[in-house]
Amino acid sequence: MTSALKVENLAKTFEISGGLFGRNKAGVRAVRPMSFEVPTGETLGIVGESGCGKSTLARMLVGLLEPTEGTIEIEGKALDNADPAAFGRLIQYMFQDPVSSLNPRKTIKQIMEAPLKRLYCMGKAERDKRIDEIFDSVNLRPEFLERYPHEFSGGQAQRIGVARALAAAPRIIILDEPVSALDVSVQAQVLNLLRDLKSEFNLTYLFISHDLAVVEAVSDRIVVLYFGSVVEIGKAEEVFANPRHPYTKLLADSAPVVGRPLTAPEQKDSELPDPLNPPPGCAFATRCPRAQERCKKEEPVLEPVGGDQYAACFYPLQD
Ligand SMILES: Nc1ncnc2c1ncn2[C@@H]1O[C@H](COP(=O)(O)OP(=O)(O)OP(=O)(O)O)[C@@H](O)[C@H]1O
Repeated sequence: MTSALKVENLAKTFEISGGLFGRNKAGVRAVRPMSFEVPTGETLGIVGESGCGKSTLARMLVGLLEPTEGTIEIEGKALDNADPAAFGRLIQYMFQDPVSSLNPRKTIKQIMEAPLKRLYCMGKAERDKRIDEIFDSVNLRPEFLERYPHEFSGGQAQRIGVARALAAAPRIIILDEPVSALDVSVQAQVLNLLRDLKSEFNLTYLFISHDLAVVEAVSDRIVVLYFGSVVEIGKAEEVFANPRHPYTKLLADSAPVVGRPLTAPEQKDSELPDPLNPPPGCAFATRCPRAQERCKKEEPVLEPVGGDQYAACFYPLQD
């Protein structure tokens, strides 16, 4: 069966110029070559500290950033940054802050119509029908269409964000912190809606969040990123309960409480390495309690560590 999403050796380096006349060229390797597949209907959680490359990965997947290397395929179709509409028809991005992600000067109807005009060149009658159907699916009242974004609560605005993403009839939606700006009481409603829509429209989700408890609850599998690389991937019920990479364990130990933000506990060398001057070997070695000499010289790659779990570590934790 064709995967919903397949990335191979996908990487992004930002060139930075410094010095007199920009002569000193350096690069930030925001995403190092990574490969993974997401089967249709899966929710893949993506976690990692600030700066680990989550946004850069997401922006490449929706065609907003051109990869430095590697390929992106959706349902077997290779995507090319020269054709941005092809990305838009297949994969949509839902932003964290529902109100500020909607253009304040446009009515909800204008906001909903934009992707239908741009991506499908739909005529008015067809657009109206499509918008009515989507509004019904996300339980929004038709009279909301004539209003402006600031007239809505966070939960309603996020439903509108979901509706806008769905209007394009994508196969995949990237949900970037979709509930973290919402009150806890509204979070569950939005998560339940997303779950129902996934089965109604046979969607595939990539779910980015700092909240490990939410990611664990909604994902089928979880990818853990560190310093631009995948350091662990596995089933949601295994990754935090039975972490194999010491970094995953650090995350799991530091965020056991629902809604607690993801920050590793204070310890010696608790900073991420300098992206302009990355260390040789494993990027986590300076923070890792299990690091040996080999870790400071060689870069580990993802290896199977039992079941469906993979970790990029020479000395993975055992069961
Ligand atoms: N346009 C850019 N130019 C140079 N460096 C960049 C650029 N965008 C991101 N970076 C760097 O790339 C790395 C990854 O950044 P990215 O924003 O993808 O991380 P993130 O995990 O999404 O962080 P956050 O959770 O804070 O959004 C960081 O070191 C960041 O400083």
